[in-house]
Amino acid sequence: MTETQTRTGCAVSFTGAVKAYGAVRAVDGVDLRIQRGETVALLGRNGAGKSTAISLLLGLNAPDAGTVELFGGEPERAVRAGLVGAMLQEARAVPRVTVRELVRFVAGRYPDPLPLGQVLELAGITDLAARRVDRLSGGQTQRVRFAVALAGNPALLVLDEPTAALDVEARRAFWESMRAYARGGRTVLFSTHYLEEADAHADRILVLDRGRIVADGTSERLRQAAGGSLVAFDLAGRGREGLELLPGVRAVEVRGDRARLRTDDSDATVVALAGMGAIRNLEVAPASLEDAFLALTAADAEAGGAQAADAEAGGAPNATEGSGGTDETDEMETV
Ligand SMILES: Nc1ncnc2c1ncn2[C@@H]1O[C@H](COP(=O)(O)OP(=O)(O)OP(=O)(O)O)[C@@H](O)[C@H]1O
Repeated sequence: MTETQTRTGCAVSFTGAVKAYGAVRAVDGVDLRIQRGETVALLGRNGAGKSTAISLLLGLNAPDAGTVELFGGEPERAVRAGLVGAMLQEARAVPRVTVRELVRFVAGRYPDPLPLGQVLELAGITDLAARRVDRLSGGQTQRVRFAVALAGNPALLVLDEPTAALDVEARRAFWESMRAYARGGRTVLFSTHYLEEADAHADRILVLDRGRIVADGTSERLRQAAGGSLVAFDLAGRGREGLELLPGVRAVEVRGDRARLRTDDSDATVVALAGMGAIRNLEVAPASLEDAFLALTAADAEAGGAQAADAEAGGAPNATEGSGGTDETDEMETV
């Protein structure tokens, strides 16, 4: 435990953490601090390194380089002390035991567990308590895994894609419970592919791409990093030439006859478009978190996506240092 971490009360701390599988650097030099009480979403495309980062955090894997600490010490120590509850992607069905037996067993291994009834209620599985855990549907199994993560009343809850397989109602109930749990001052880290979940339920969003954190901030900050607004209009036969040079414009995308401009100053962009008479079916909308995500995690590795993302994220507080070099307009054109 370092003095700094003791003082700052970090729940999670990665310092230059690296984990490689052969040639793949699944986690590639991650520096990260999560303070106690934060609810943090981890976003990234398939294979970005989210599960690997979570496995390092839980001490299931050791980093090849750098350090990973929980509550200022080794992850294993925090896990043994009952400070951590986790819901991982791979479900290991325990044959023959009931939901109640499983949750009670897990709770019994923690020093200060939640009452069984409360856990079952929070996870929405009170009516499944007598059912065998190896005979549940995918969504029911997912809720049991949430109950298992909660049972010990952990200070840190780690949830890897917690709402995968949940229907709309179960998903809403899950987030209500998660938020109620987080309100008690607990730290929550969850990974998700649902951007709206990160937007709605996290204080802070981390975007991971090719093992690196390419953005770190609130969803507003990520949106700003991607360009504040989108201005769309019909080209009505005119070319796209010169649109990149309009005031505020950071990127141009043309699909068919419709142009979409990502702009930092939509007023100035619209005034300039009006001066050109290019206002047919004009729409102005704030950039969505999805726009930001796509910009931050360029789909085409050949386009130098991580570097482009870094460069772009450089405008956002807490975004990682970029190595730059890729023209963002080019990147948008490939979308
Ligand atoms: N046990 C392993 N052996 C070899 N390569 C692995 C292993 N686990 C992960 N990888 C590779 O490491 C990279 C990161 O994988 P990881 O599962 O951490 O990504 P992820 O962001 O969780 O993806 P997803 O959203 O698809 O779950 C991928 O390229 C993956 O193929």
